[in-house]
Amino acid sequence: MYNKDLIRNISIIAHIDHGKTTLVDRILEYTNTIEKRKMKAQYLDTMDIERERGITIKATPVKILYKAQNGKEYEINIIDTPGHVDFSYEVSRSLAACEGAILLVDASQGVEAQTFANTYLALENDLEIIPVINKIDLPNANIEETVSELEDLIGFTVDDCIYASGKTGQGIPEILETIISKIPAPSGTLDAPLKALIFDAEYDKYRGVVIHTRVVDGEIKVGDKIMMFSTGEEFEVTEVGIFAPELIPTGNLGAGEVGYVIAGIKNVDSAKIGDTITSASNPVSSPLPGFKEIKPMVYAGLFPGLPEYYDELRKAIEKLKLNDAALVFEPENSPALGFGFRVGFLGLLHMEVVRERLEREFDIACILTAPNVVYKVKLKNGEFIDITNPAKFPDESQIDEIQEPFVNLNIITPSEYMGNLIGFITSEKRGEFKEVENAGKNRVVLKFEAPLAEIMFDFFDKLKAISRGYASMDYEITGYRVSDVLKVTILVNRETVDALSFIVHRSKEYAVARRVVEKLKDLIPQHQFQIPIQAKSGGRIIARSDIKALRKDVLAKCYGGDITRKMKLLEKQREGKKRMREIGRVNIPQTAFLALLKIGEDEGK
Ligand SMILES: Nc1nc2c(ncn2[C@@H]2O[C@H](COP(=O)(O)OP(=O)(O)OP(=O)(O)O)[C@@H](O)[C@H]2O)c(=O)[nH]1
Repeated sequence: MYNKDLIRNISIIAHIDHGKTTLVDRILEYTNTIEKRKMKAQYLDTMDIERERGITIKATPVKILYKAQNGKEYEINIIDTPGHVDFSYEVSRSLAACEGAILLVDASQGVEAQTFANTYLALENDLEIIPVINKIDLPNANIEETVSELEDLIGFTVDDCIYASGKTGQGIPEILETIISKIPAPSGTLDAPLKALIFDAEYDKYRGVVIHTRVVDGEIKVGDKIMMFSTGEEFEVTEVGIFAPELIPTGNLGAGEVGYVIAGIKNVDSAKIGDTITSASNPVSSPLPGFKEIKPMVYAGLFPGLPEYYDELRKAIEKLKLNDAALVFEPENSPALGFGFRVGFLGLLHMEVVRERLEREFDIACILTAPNVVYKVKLKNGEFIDITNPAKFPDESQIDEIQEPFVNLNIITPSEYMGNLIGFITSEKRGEFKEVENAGKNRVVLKFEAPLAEIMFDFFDKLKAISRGYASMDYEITGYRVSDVLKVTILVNRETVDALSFIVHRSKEYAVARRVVEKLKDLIPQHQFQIPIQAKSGGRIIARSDIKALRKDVLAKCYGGDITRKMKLLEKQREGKKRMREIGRVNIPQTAFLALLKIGEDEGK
């Protein structure tokens, strides 16, 4: 029976790997939401890639029924959130669907950057927060220090915290009771016109788009005509239900409830995350706050391994797009690589996931070029253009001013690494140090402003290397600033390879160009002839390396006539070719197109 007072909507927020998924698993078990025999580890991580890498990208909500000590049965909706900075808008919309959050902190790691960032997102959304110190079963758990960090940074005290282990199940009953007592029931009224938040949407082959929603006011029923506030598009509801966690139809959802809606929607673009669903016949006058159009932050070129696979790649990426509104693409024609796409991503993890899905789910070998941020260029004729592709960078003579995106960057680290980290970020990464805050006895939060391009490439690994793995980072994009960047072109065997060109700050022009040509020398195999690799900027060659000629061919190794061995070698070569592109007689492997991303890989190790 619908009773708003018996509903609790919560999120679990945590830094990556602090045990969110495991804890939810224990809660599902404890409340018998999922029969034990069906329980596989990490029930809520549904994508294969997520299970393998142990990271949650796309969250699945779940409704549990919990009989509390006061004898009443409560409906608790748990909305899991992605734990990566690429998806912080999705996290904020999931939080907006809740009244409370469990803040999970691994007692062996302490407070880390996403703990901090997500707590602030929760506070911005006015959520009641329950701090839970997790993994207390671990021998190296440092409960006292973790609490003192929470105290310094967020203001919680020892008495606020629950001590738990997702491994042993310790603390689960207390967490559930605290959810009931501390987190308020949803407000909102059943009689008001429909106002529901879209906090996620997925595409189902058979049913079309399945919207994940939180009803704020009113009610949504099968047969209702609904309208999307941002676009005015109208749809008729064909199914409404809850997450158990599989979809169970219920016919309606009332104010305060969390569930799904199916309405013959063909495209996730029509169900934008953060948008408000209202009634087509009796719409609300203003939407729920916080809606933003998702904008890709990085772009890269995507090309088929062989030109004849273009159509296959197009179909695959169109299919991926059905389930991923954040993915944008348009056809691109590169003189070097032929027909492909310019693809926009939320960040590098998002890019990696798309590439892996293309390869695994669609079995397509593709070539991805080095990603770049979006630059804004003001031309001398007064026009502003967005540059998403270095190949389209205007000639310097036409440029009045260039702007690049900046971020506020927070790093949490043991204090002993503070000096080296500040040195690295201010001298090598064009960052500006703003302030430092204490976090517990041994740690600090360092705050910087820095260009997004600098922290996206060759940053995370260095940060980890400098801090022996202990520092963690988080950032938010704050806007654009004028910047002195320029384009560097790469020539392989004296031919311009547009897909290898990149944009760089003038202060780093020579250093980066030198490292890229050196890296390309390592990544491009030797050929029968010598191959010069040159970097060019402002009409001059600024760096050069040479790949020496090779005289042997692959079959030379097979003296004797073992034909199967020969066949195998040839086959291997053919396989390898899929991920190579022949440009001006030179075979360039996929890895070379990502040389810019890899230039830091050999250092700092
Ligand atoms: N000893 C111990 N290990 C735990 C506990 N909870 C989780 N782990 C382990 O910690 C690792 C990360 O746990 P997950 O539940 O995947 O963490 P998560 O926060 O969901 O990670 P993301 O999905 O990447 O954000 C796994 O190897 C778990 O087995 C715990 O209470 N005690």
